Amino acid sequence: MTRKTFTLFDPALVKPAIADAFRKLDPRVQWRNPVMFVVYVGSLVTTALCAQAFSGDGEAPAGFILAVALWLWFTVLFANFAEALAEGRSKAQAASLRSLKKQTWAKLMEAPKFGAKWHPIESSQLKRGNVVIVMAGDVVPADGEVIAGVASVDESAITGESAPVIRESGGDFSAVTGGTKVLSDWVIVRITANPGETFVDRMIAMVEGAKRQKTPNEIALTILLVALTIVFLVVTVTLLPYSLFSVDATQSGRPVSVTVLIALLVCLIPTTIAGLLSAIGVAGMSRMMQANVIATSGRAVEAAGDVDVLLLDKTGTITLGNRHAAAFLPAPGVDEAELADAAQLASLADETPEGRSIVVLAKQKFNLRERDVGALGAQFVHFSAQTRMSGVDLPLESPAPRVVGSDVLPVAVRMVRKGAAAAIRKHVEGLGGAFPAALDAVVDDVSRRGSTPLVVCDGVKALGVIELKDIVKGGIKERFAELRRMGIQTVMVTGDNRLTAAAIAAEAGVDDFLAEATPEQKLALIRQYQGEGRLVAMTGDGTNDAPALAQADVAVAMNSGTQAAKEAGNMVDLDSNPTKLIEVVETGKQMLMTRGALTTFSIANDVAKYFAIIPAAFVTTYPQLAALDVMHLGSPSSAILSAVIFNALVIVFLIPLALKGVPYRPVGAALLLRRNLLVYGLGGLVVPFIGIKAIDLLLNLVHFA
Ligand SMILES: Nc1ncnc2c1ncn2[C@@H]1O[C@H](COP(=O)(O)OP(=O)(O)OP(=O)(O)O)[C@@H](O)[C@H]1O
Ligand SMILES: [K+]
Ligand SMILES: [Mg+2]
Repeated sequence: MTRKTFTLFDPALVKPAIADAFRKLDPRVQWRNPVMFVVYVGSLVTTALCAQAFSGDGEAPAGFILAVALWLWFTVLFANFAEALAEGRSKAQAASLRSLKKQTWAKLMEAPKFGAKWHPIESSQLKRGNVVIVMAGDVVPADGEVIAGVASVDESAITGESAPVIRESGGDFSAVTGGTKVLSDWVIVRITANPGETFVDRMIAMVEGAKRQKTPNEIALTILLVALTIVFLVVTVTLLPYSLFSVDATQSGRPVSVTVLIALLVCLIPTTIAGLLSAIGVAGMSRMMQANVIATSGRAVEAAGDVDVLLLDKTGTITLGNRHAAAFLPAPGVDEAELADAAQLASLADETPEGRSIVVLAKQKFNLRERDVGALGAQFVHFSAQTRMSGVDLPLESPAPRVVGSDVLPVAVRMVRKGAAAAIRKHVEGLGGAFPAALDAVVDDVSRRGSTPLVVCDGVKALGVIELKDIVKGGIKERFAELRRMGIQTVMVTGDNRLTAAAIAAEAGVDDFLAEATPEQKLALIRQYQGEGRLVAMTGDGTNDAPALAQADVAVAMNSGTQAAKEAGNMVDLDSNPTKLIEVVETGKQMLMTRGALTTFSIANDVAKYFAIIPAAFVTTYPQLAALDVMHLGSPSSAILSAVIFNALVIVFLIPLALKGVPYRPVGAALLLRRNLLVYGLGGLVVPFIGIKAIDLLLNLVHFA
């Protein structure tokens, strides 16, 4: 995506954010943030008191009340501004997505096959289930699944990656996204999303986050902040009658004013974190997007920060995934050409990349031409993750009896199959045949190389092995090591056999693996980890990964993967890079840490302010308190005003931190926590003393100038 990058306070973002900050003064908006709502009400009350003072009947000097009222309004506006700025950043990102939603013409087909007639239709009229043909130069009109053909597609509009990708029917590379462009050849696409419900629509809705839901952690934190606010509210409210009473009783001093009490309350309640909380969440999702990951919920981003197990599928995630036939390895006594012939037969109708590559290899090596499978009267048996086989049933030219033990059964068809060794063994033995021991050695050899062996059988006879080669993605080992340093365990789950899985696991450097896993077992493994109280992340691309993706706490679907996988996930990685999870986790952790750090800072700050302003605020009532006035502020009113100003400005100063996040390094949770407590806790205690003193000096300087 040609994404514009913005500096933190880019004028293009700041100007609309200022306008938004005023728009957010709407009480219905303010009400959503209870702590800031208290400040909002305080602003209204002091404004009324100020008006009263100017009409000559004030509880305190009008200028003082005016200053307090103004700075309370600023406090509210600054918090609004922080949120608006974060939202503006993601709106800008959404705008670049919107450019993908150009209206185009689609070629709607009358029948889902090549050669059928088509007529033009506006892309916005396409419905789920429609079938379109997309030719070289055409823009894919909507999200869909390729049902026939192969084409190179320019997906740079969504991924920012300029190299074209191959999209083809069958395997895990069959999903196409509306707005991308077919560069060569053609594909027939079944539309999988109604207008307004496409991937890009979902991304835009998510990124714009108009109805951004609070995450469970945010709700928990808000409850804590509200509780603190209520405590301080009670404390300050009871101070008023108390102060009145003591003035009455001692006949000395002056009762504290409502303005001062409101100022005190606002300084004591955790306005800093309350004002920045939403900005921190929005910024987290924005940073995900900068890493080219679209999160479909704030909750997923949050969970990413706490993940401790990562499950990855092998093919297409750890390996490049264009698994292709590299060799025919016949069983002893079988001719290689015979094996190739059967392998080709079993693959003619196999639409997966593996199946197609077998047909290609048979042609290259033995010049085996594709046969007219229709004329053969063949019945296709498609690959499934459960059977782990595919092939054809052919009518027998000269029906021969089938021998099972001592029974002789009639056989109506010739079954040609290819598939995982264990599956073919079961199949052959089920038919009464025997799996040659010599073939086991070949299977193991191939597996140890990290290749996938597909055994081919014709009836009861196992003919040999097709070696499917795949390549482990570059640099993946280092990235897994990094995940380990972050305290995350990596587990590879694959439908492939144990030996292949072990070889690839060793090459990729994962901590553990599960082989011969069915989709149900992948799901069960996630549930088991979750049962142990662990937070599980999963990356996958295949339809058979979808159930597991739906169950995982953080589910990153590869953008190159199938529609089913993308719908089941709660994040989509536009770059289809499994090690992206490192960034995803870092971003999540960074967001959690930022929230923690600012909460610590905010509460420490409030404690410090308590000691800074209580003596000043009540010195009129209790002159003895002057002894506690360690800060020697200019006057009681300048002390209170300084505290209010500091309280407002601190929000502005912390906006960069809230948006950029505190820096994250993979050093272990305990150390990080300790460091953050020290920096933000101690900092939070000290900074107000310096800040308030400085503002007070400045105020008095201006005042007496
Ligand atoms: N087209 C095919 N025809 C026959 N058998 C196949 C075909 N594709 C795969 N197999 C066999 O089925 C097994 C499981 O399939 P597959 O590798 O796609 O599983 P998976 O669970 O998606 O694992 P992965 O993590 O590797 O993607 C393969 O190891 C292979 O032995
Ligand atoms: K405060
Ligand atoms: Mg797979």
